[in-house]
Amino acid sequence: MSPPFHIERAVPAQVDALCAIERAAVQLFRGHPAWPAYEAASLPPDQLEAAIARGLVWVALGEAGAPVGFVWLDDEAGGDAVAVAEIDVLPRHGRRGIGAALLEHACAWARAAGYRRVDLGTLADVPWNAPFYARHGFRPMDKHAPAYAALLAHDRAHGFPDRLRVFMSRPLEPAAPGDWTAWPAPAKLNLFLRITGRRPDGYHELQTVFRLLDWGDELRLRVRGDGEIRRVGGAPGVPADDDLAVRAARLLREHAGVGAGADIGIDKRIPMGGGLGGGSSDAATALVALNHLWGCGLDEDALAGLGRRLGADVPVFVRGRSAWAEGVGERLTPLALPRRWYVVLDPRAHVPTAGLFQAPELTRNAAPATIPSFVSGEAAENAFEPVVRARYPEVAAALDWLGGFGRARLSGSGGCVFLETASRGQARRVARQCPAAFAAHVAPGVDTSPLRRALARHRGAAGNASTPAQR
Ligand SMILES: C[C@](O)(CO)[C@H](O)COP(=O)(O)OP(=O)(O)OC[C@H]1O[C@@H](n2ccc(N)nc2=O)[C@H](O)[C@@H]1O
Ligand SMILES: Nc1ncnc2c1ncn2[C@@H]1O[C@H](COP(=O)(O)OP(=O)(O)OP(=O)(O)O)[C@@H](O)[C@H]1O
Repeated sequence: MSPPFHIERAVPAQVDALCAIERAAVQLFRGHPAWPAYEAASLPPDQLEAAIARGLVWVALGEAGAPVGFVWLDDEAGGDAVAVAEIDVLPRHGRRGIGAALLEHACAWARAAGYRRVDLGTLADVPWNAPFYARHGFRPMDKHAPAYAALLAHDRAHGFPDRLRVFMSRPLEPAAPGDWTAWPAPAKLNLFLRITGRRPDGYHELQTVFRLLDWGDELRLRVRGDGEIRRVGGAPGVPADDDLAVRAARLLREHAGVGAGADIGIDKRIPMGGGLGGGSSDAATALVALNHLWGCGLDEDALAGLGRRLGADVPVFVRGRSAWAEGVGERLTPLALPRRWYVVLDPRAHVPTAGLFQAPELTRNAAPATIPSFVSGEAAENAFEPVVRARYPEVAAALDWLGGFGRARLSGSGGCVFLETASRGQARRVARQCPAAFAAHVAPGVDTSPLRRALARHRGAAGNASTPAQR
């Protein structure tokens, strides 16, 4: 008999429900020495929402479809380890295996994502804490090792009984051939975009700054022995043969003369036709990940060259660094950009890129900008913005609304628009006020793509993370 619950990825709308589950679950600690510390500190909803947006939270839904428990993974430690930041089940749904199923689900994902260890901090004397984790393969670590000093000091400062604290870790086997693996496909923003000319082949010479985000789609990949490339779930409305991830896999297979195939699933989060490069990023992730899984041995230049054949935006995702770009977008100079957060607004307008490049009113002979002129803020426009503004009233409305909080910009050829902020808090405050006509996403910019980190993990070259993260 199947259990009367199922587990899926949490969505931002569930934040309040998950915070309420934590408040209910913590009641079980009344009378325990840890109770005052637990009572005083509730879950930070903003951090939980950020983790949900990055796909690091799973929820157990009961028979009525309402959340009854959740698990939250934290990848802050970096390297080859991920940590359980929180796992809670509503007390009235306790003792039905929901916590165990959530824990196994999270560990299975961590293994598929290339992590080699799951860490956590818990209480030694509570039956549903350390003994529960011990039954699920977690072993106590030496808590007096220097790596844990900061966490124990944090416990002490917050009145938490550090003598009862135990840090535990569960090793994960690397994914075996034929197992599902999970790979990120991040979105990009164009922080500015200038068109400086048109080439004989119809493509345009442009200058842009690609800023990668720590947010995007997730590809699930599994090697097949029979040479077939099959899509199992993907972008809605996109036929499998047109899917850029499928096309990337086929191109690599032909180019490298591979006999193996792959099953490809895409967990789509990046709005399609939004100027965030979703299809291009899916293609790049398929190239980079299958090059590893199939053992093709192509280097970054070769993969970027293959990517260019699929689309102008693919190379930056293959190389996986925020960059200044020229040519058709493939001549890339990595840029270290300041730490910033972005509110990305999706006006739900599908803006076809090719049509915009054909627009007669597009400025396509701008004087070239320089990296210093971008850094100084002098070069900050997007050549598509006036064209899209005039043709798509819903994008104009999004620019106007977001413009009330600062300098709102169009990404790529749109329709998504964005605002840069100095902190997650500022970005969240704007996103919370977003009118129902638009969908708002909040994400940090990153210099290095999460895909590069994933590749290092899958290769076993991510290095050891030293401490378990803790909320
Ligand atoms: C607008 C941007 O997203 C900015 O990053 C890119 O320039 C577009 O990149 P992309 O979607 O990967 O573009 P592709 O799939 O290669 O091309 C889509 C269409 O846009 C036009 N195109 C694209 C890139 C470019 N530098 N000049 C062009 O004229 C081409 O006519 C093509 O028919
Ligand atoms: N895996 C995929 N994900 C999304 N779109 C795909 C995918 N494969 C093919 N497509 C096609 O590509 C079109 C453009 O999608 P995409 O999300 O890449 O656009 P975009 O973000 O505007 O891209 P860009 O920023 O490069 O202009 C979609 O409408 C769809 O028909």
